[in-house]
Amino acid sequence: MTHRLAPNIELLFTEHGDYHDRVRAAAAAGFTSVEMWGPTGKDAPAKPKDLAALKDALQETGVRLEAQLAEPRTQFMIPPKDHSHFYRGIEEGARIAADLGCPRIVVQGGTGFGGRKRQEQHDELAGIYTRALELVEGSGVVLVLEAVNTRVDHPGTLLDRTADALDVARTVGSPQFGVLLDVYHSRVESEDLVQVLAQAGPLVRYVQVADAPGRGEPGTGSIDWAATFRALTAAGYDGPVGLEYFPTVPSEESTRHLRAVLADLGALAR
Ligand SMILES: O=C(O)C(=O)CO
Repeated sequence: MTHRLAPNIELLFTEHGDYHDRVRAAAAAGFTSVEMWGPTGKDAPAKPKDLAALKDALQETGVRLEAQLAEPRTQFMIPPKDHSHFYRGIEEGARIAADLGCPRIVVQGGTGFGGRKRQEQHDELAGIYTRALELVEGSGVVLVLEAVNTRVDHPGTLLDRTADALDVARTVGSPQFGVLLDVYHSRVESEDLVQVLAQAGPLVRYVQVADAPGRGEPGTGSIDWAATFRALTAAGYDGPVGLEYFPTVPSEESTRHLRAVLADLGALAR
């Protein structure tokens, strides 16, 4: 089983000013995939993008955009209980994704609907995503739900464990809806990756990596990357892997450790 690594162009290749130049730099460094945050940059920390120039760079290099973030990314708060802003954003995001050839939009759970049982909050989220799927039907886009850690990066977030995202995804129960397993967030929440993957099965439709602690490139923290990729392989995951970390060295150099680990495992796709 092999994996394409997809540098996140918000965080890597930022030595090049524009997003389209970052795509070209990623291609020149041997990558065939990239990922990004919000396409229009309405929602910080993503920045506005020249989407036509980005599309040209993707087409010219043959690099595939693997994932983009929903805008707004964290929206489910009470009050108000009006999610129309999210629905409009997801429709616009799906149009852009289809145009750029991007197969996945990452959604998150926000801070939930305080004061209610956790399961009820999960079910409410599942209803919102089910509606979102109706709105993007026919676009070919898959929505992937990402749990993000509440201990360090996203205090107050509702879905802080991959297991929570899996619960919501099972309730949605659509082939157009899956889970993004972010190995960094999962580690910060002390999840057992092997156990998570055993429960997840084919619901994992995308993976992102950063080391922990620190959220730097693989090799800067305490995660055992060979064991991580052996676990992903054992679970049958053969999709792309987003490099969503804050590099501590120049971009290309920051990818060397993980590329070497995958090459050793025979798991590095070109
Ligand atoms: O918001 C975050 O921290 C993310 O991991 C986005 O993918």
